[in-house]
Amino acid sequence: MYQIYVFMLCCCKTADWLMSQTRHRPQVAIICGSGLGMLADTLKCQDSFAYSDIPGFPQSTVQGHAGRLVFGELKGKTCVCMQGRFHMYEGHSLCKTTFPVRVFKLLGVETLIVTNAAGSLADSLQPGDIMIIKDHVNFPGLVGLNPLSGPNDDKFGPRFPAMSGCYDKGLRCLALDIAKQLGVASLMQEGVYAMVGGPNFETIAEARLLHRLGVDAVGMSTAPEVVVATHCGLRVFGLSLITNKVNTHYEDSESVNHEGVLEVGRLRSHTVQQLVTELISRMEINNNNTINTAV
Ligand SMILES: O=P(O)(O)O[C@@H]1C[C@H](O)[C@@H](CO)O1
Ligand code: HPA
Repeated sequence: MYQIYVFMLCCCKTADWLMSQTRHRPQVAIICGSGLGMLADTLKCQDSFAYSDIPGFPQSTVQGHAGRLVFGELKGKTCVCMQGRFHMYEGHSLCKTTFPVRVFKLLGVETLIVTNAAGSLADSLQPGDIMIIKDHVNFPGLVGLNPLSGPNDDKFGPRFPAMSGCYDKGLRCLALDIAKQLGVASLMQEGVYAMVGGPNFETIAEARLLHRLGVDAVGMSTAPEVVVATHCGLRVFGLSLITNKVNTHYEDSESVNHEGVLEVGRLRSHTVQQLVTELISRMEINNNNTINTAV
């Protein structure tokens, strides 16, 4: 009980501080993946805060994750954008990596958009393609590394939340429709994302295992954020930018590296930006998403 009380207090302190520093009251939150931080540049009337200045916020340590929270307007919707996320492999607890999602809930956010860089295991997904996440395999979660472990705060959500349907079907359909209109449908398809712990990329045996399990793309983030978002009732949409093919052949000498991942992010930044902007423009918001935090 005490643990729940302290955690809620931390989330409220951060949310209250942010609300005292900006007049924006976001309806949509966006988490930018590796090399995709430029999504924040589309916001108008920006208020931006370095993570190091936000009480209770963890710090970003990964290249390509600037460490800034940006509030602003986009196509008539108020948004908040994380330029840089927190990964388990940085040494953060899962509670810390997902802390911003709970803060977003307290700020009144209704929809969470998650983006990431990922390696492809599917023949149909090439570097530069964009995968709409239709489901995920949370490998750390399957062995008990879950941000919802520990006492449950019923104010956020139930002890045993369902995860089927955690990537909103309506938003997925809308995104495919938008891709057609933008003339980029050939780059886009739905697929299953798997989160591994990282920070090393996969061995060939691990890559083969993931392929056999039906995983389309693999990365090192996102699933814990989506679990926490779904737990607290946020609507979720997710995109993986495919930055590399995952090597499943011992004869193949090519290996993936983080610089290559960031480079593909730069090359596709404009398309990802267009898709997310149109999606936000066309999504409906219900604006009734607050919770009572009184303890
Ligand atoms: O934050 P994301 O999931 O986009 O970052 C991916 C996974 C690793 O952090 C990094 C590897 O290059 O990119
Ligand atoms: N594996 C895991 N994470 C990744 C990859 C990958 O091949 N590419 C980008 N993030």
